[in-house]
Amino acid sequence: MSITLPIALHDPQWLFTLFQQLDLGDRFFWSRSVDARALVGVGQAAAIETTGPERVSSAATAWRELRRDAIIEKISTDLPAYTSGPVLLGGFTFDTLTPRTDLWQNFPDGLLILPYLLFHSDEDKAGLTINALVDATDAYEQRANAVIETLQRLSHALQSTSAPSTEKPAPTNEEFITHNLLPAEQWKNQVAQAVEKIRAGEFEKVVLARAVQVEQANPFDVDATLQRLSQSYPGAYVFAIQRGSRYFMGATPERLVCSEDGQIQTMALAGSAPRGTTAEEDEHLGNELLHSEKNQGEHQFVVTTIRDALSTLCSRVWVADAPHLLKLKNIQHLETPIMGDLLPGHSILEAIEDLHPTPAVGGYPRLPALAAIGADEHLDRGWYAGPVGWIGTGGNGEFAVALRSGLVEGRQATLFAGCGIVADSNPESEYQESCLKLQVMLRGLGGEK
Ligand SMILES: C=C(O[C@@H]1C=C(C(=O)O)C=C[C@H]1O)C(=O)O
Repeated sequence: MSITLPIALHDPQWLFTLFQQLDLGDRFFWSRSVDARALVGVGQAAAIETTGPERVSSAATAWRELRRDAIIEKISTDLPAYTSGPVLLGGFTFDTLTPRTDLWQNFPDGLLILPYLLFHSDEDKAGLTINALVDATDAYEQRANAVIETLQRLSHALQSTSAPSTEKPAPTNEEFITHNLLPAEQWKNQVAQAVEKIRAGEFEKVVLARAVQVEQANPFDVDATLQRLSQSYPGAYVFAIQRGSRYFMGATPERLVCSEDGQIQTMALAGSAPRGTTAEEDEHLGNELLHSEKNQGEHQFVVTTIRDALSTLCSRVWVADAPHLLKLKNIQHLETPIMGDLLPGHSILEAIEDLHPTPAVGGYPRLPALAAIGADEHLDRGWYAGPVGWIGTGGNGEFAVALRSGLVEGRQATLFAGCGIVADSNPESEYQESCLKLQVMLRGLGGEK
């Protein structure tokens, strides 16, 4: 049973903090400042957990079943269009080839949660959805009273606390102790070996990732981290998924797929260069990136693969003529927007199944590149570079690729970054590029003033 009520627009960060105080269970955060869309969930009315290579399609089947007998009420017509009604939030692992380690305990291959409460907003409307799994034996009056009590506590919390400052929290004065999970030289050797394999014709591109462990004296502040990320990366998807004492969180620039009324939007995002320190240097670096054969090459693998995947799902696919520059705070990328009209009966989960992993995070051709990642990377990627996002009714939803991200637990965090390796990649430059990508979470956590 799912009921959506209109609610005043509130800062999603604030709701995230209030939900912690209400003590209703694990929290979920999703927002992209530029399109003023946010989803903040807490607690669990139901969860779909899947395993193995069929983790996405099994989730799609389970979601169809869960929806079949649902009673869905919307107490107004003045509600956000795509996020009202039952919405599942969650994600999937990057792959199911690499053995999982303790690092990703409680993050199954596939997990979609129907939260107990979901605050959701677009530019000018907000809704609060209350979900509950109810069966014929339920003491419905008691259940209804529990919901009323929760809403009263939420309303009281909204009235009695003031909205947090919209200022970006200052960096912490904490000392970070950082440690490469694989020594830098070893990672660069791996890149050099991948280049050899590519030159020998084993595959054409592979994305190799690395991880850094960060520790400080006091627990990291997850709420302040989300606020820093949202303020520094307004175009990024800022997300957090809590599983007990752990949060998987980040600010990713990469949309995997957005589906609204049968229209899907995705992008090829691959090819990177640093930002310049002056406007001239920045323009120069951007122009170099746009005209770099190496970067255009690694970008084209992504465009071609996405176009081919969509051609079986869509009646029409539109690909921009050439990539443009996506300029982020400390890095710029090549981006090609891609859109399509989904064939009737297809949903966002089918699009994810076909698109993921794109060569932006896996490689090209897909299978030998994934085998090389499994054999050579020595890293449990878990949900890093996997799809994270939300799905609502009618096949609508949005998933991003979980990059610029990390797992945060108490005083420790494990941060991830990867780089596309092609025939003419240079191990030192790729290492430097991975450091730029790691900076997103390092600064988010309050480091690197
Ligand atoms: C793999 C990452 O980023 C991806 C790799 C890129 C590249 O190799 O140029 C650029 C953007 C992303 O598609 C990451 O941030 O960890």
